[in-house]
Amino acid sequence: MGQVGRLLVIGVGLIGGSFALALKAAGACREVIGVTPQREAGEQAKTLGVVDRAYTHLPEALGLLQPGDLVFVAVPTLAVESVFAQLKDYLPAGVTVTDGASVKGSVRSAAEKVWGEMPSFLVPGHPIAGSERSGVSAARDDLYRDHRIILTPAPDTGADHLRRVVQAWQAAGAEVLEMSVEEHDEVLAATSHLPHVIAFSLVDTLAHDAENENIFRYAAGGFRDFTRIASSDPVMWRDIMLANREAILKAIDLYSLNLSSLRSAIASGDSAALMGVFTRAKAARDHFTKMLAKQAYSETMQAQEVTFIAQPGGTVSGKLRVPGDKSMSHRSIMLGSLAEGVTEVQGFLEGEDALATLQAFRDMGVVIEGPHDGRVTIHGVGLHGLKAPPGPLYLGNSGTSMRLLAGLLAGQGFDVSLTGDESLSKRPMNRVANPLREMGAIIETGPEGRPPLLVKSAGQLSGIQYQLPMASAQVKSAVLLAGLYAQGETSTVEPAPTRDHTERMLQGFGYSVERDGARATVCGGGELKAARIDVPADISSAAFFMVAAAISPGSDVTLEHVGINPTRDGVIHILRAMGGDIELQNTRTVGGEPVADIRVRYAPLRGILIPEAQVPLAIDEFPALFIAAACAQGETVLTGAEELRVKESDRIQAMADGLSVLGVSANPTKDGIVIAGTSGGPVFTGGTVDSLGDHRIAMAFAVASLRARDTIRILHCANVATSFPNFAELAVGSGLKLQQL
Ligand SMILES: O=C(O)C1=C[C@@H](OP(=O)(O)O)[C@@H](O)[C@H](O)C1
Ligand SMILES: C=C(OP(=O)(O)O)C(=O)O
Repeated sequence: MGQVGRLLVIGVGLIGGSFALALKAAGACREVIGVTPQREAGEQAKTLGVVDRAYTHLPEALGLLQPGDLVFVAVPTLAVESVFAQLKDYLPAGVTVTDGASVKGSVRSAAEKVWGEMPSFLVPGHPIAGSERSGVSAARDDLYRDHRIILTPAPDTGADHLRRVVQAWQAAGAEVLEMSVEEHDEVLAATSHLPHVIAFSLVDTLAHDAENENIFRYAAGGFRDFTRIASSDPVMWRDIMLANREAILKAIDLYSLNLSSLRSAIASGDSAALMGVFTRAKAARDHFTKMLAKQAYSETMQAQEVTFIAQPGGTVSGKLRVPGDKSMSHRSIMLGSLAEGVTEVQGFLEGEDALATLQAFRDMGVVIEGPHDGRVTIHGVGLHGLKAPPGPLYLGNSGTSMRLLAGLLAGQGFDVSLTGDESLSKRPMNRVANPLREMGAIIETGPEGRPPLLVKSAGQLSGIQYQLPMASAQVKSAVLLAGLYAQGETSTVEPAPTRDHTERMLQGFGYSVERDGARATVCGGGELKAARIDVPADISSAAFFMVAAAISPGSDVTLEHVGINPTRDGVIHILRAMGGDIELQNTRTVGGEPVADIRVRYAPLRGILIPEAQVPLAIDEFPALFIAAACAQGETVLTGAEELRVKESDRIQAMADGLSVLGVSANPTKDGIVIAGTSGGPVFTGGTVDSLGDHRIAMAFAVASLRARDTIRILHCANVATSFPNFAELAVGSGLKLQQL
């Protein structure tokens, strides 16, 4: 059934003609009538099949319309008023009118001038689509497909009229948005009108140059890409400039200011300022391109929905290098940004979480080059050099980013808000907000201490002695980072050892950290000096392949250059206690962190009671360890691990649910789990498990396939890119039968 009866298009060019073709192609209207002042243009539109009938005289065409029909005014912006004047006298009742003009303020003024108010049948609109080509011969039925249409209805716009216009655009394949006239005109001034001003002016400038022939002869792709829109219709663009004057002037003024500061940077040879503009622009443009493609920061996260299909069986073998340590990658960006001088990082994890931290510091004015193959160059701004970001800092899925930043930002002289994705928005933040408030920070949270966080400028912080109620490196780090800005000493005392990368890296940047058993102390008012950071491979990522080799007979895998910091090596101790065959080779110290190649060969496993002291040292490795437990003879019991319930998912419940689906008896307890293992043969049935968007749950169940009887499908795996973007590739390369859909 058609969305509209007849469609009357006034002005049969690219915009009007494409709308007509799209509705015809969708079978969404009964007939198209075109009105154009030149008879030949009307004839051409008929010949091209764009209209069924063509008129030169608007009142005559209007006389054919009935209630339920639609008029599309597609004339240059400044001609809209004269069209409205004719509609006033000849438009039959019940007919809907919309338009495609690029400026909405002038359409509203024209309507008010003609009718004295916005008539209820008028639904102003603007398709955000076009081409530098113009005229009916350029019209295409897919011009609007997957493009956005902005409608700016008035409070009195009739609901039926609005619905008719929305449905017509949807039939053309477009996505319909609504906004106010003012907002529309400002957004378009910045994103469309200003670029056209610049393109027209640049080409005009060059064309007047005496050497222009040569210039155009040698102008290659860049010039062509950048100036394509200077071939657009001059009349249309003249009209837009006149109709949206105020908003365009504002956009030109802001741009002129930035262009002249770029000029000064070039004139004075200010390389840092140039790198600042170029790296920020590149990051923004790349991010924007990915946003349009509905991707996030990293290339691997191509689709919103990723499903892993893991075929049963196989062994793993070979030498593998998993990506850089996530905890150290975050901290390298943070401390490098706050240091004096240029910090070079290698081995940086190019995963979503670490990239979110990187982007946050770019947003706060830090010039960061890369990452290129794990290399990042950070032009430190000093402890007091961060600038207020232009908007909220979006930290995606990353708890570490949000909690450490809360501490680091608590002592800045500006307000900043921290937001995250659906999972991060459910995670507890009072564990950092409370101690920081004790230091004098002003932090607002969402309901029940959840994100978003608003960290306000609070003046001078004071040092505290903080006894951590839970073993958390994120809480410890947040307090110590705030301590850099606090008066006097700030100490943390932890109930059990947790990862100490913050303490080690601060020392690596020349900042004194006193460590005495469970206590770590910093004194405010010092200085960080740029450093070289070599980030080893992440033991939390290596853990999936360690477990893979440990459970599949015949496996022999070596994980190269893995960080084995004693606050992170719980997975080695636990697997060994279960009977795992693990050899540390080539143990060495790199940049203050112990590193080794870890060789794991298959050996039968047995269930154990996991020592509670190991829990914080293996906190992220439990999803993988639960798979090992399911493949071990006897029962494995975990206690003292309630922290697992507040990670990217409730990891105890998520794993218990998935294990049960796969036929393993797994009983969750308040602070742990009891898993009944099976030795020998297939352990897991096939089935579909939900990773709940938690990267470590997804990877753990992929590893389980090595001992499965049937195919395992794992849902919602896109977040694997947060910590291990090339997991599937390495998994397949080493022997898993994994497919990503
Ligand atoms: O400080 C860090 O880099 C991290 C600390 C741990 O979190 P908690 O501090 O919440 O235990 C860990 O789970 C997380 O993946 C990274
Ligand atoms: C808990 C994790 O990370 P975060 O807290 O940074 O989201 C993790 O990587 O397992």
